[in-house]
Amino acid sequence: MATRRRTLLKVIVLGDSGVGKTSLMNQYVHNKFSLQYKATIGADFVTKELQIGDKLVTLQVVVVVVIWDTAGQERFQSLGAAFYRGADCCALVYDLNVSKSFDSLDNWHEEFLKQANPSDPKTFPFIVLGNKVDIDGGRSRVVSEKKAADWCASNGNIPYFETSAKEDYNVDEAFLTIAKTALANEHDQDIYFQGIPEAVIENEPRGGGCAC
Ligand SMILES: Nc1nc2c(ncn2[C@@H]2O[C@H](COP(=O)(O)OP(=O)(O)OP(=O)(O)O)[C@@H](O)[C@H]2O)c(=O)[nH]1
Repeated sequence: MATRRRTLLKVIVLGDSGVGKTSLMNQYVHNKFSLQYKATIGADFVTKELQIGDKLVTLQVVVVVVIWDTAGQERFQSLGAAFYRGADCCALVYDLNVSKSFDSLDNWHEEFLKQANPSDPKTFPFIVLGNKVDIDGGRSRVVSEKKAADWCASNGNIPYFETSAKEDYNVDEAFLTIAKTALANEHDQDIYFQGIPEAVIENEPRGGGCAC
């Protein structure tokens, strides 16, 4: 049987726990949002098909959870490497009401490059999302747009979006930029879930995910 060739784009979503990674993914793919917090265990992923120009694209969005211990060492190091392999883009998410989540961007950026080991770390595409812009109508934000934009500029002119998964603000725009950025860095693939360890495909606790 012939395999239909499609472009599979793999996007890794990273950021501190609770910043809204899963909510952004669910809002984008399922148009759903819940205020209930359910911690991601290991990793979670969904796919969405979209047309970009003349290309049919399957965007695979993978939320990876990495736990840092007190010494700043990553505990799920080997898991991280397996998930990051073959990534076409990495989205770094922080909560613009939580200063620490912004400070962690350096760690996530560095950790991703170390684990994914892209052929050219200087040109590998990232995107930064400052989420939860809806809270208190923006009055409780502690990270200014300028501070975030400066970080993005000094790390290779990374595109920056302020988003609300709750109010579906800028979510489609951010993911479209992610897809286009990833497309510029694509690896054509015939196999849908290439790069995802088999255990993930077998254990799908919520909409495709991994109870690792
Ligand atoms: N007000 C508001 N709440 C949000 C937004 N995005 C997420 N939340 C809430 O923040 C909490 C954490 O959201 P998650 O999407 O689970 O965060 P996460 O980054 O995936 O968390 P981990 O799975 O622990 O890594 C949940 O209670 C969400 O309802 C947002 O844009 N605005």
